[in-house]
Amino acid sequence: MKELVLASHNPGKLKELQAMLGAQVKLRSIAEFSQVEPEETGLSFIENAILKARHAAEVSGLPALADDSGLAVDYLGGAPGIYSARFAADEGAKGDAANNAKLLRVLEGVPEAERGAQFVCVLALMRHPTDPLPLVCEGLWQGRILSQAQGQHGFGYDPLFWLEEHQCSSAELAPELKNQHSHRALAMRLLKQRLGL
Ligand SMILES: O=P(O)(O)OP(=O)(O)OP(=O)(O)OC[C@H]1O[C@@H](n2cnc3c(O)ncnc32)[C@H](O)[C@@H]1O
Ligand SMILES: [Mg+2]
Repeated sequence: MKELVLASHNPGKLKELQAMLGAQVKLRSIAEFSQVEPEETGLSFIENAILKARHAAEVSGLPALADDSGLAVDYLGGAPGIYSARFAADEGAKGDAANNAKLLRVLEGVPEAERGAQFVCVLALMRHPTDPLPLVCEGLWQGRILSQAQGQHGFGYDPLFWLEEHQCSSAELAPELKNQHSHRALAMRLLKQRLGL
């Protein structure tokens, strides 16, 4: 499997996943094949990852990799979770800035000790659209939600995700280090093992 289509319209994911895979597997963007984003109607990261991978395999004719990920905040009972990309949608806003602003607002005044959170990543690989046994691997990354944004690297909620072990936010962490330690890195490590890469 030298070429995979990545079932994602998020350029941050493409960059990170390609760096983790190295030169042996080339990730092609789904944008080459379709601009249609399948609705993420699943009730779990796993269901949404499979749904995106299946759609990408269908439209591209290639084996497809999907990444469904998000942020689970303890104080919010695991929200926004699978709805992380749509967190501010109820306020008519979308995008990273709006999502981050909402997160800061709903956690305003919550003490440090209660601001624990996990990044979650599920990778699903489907060899063809009707693959009855998708390869599914997951990764978690433990952190805490800051009271203000810090750092310029990464994407999404990275500027608000404090890493105790690195003493910086995940947007301040060098990209090479994020790609070794993140939720996505852990899921990819498992997937590479399963593929014998
Ligand atoms: O569905 P695709 O097209 O892949 O792109 P997306 O950005 O919509 O991706 P998801 O549906 O998986 O939603 C993931 C959400 O979690 C955020 N997220 C995931 N991984 C992250 C990371 O490594 N750092 C910061 N935020 C992350 C991301 O910004 C989104 O808001
Ligand atoms: Mg999405």
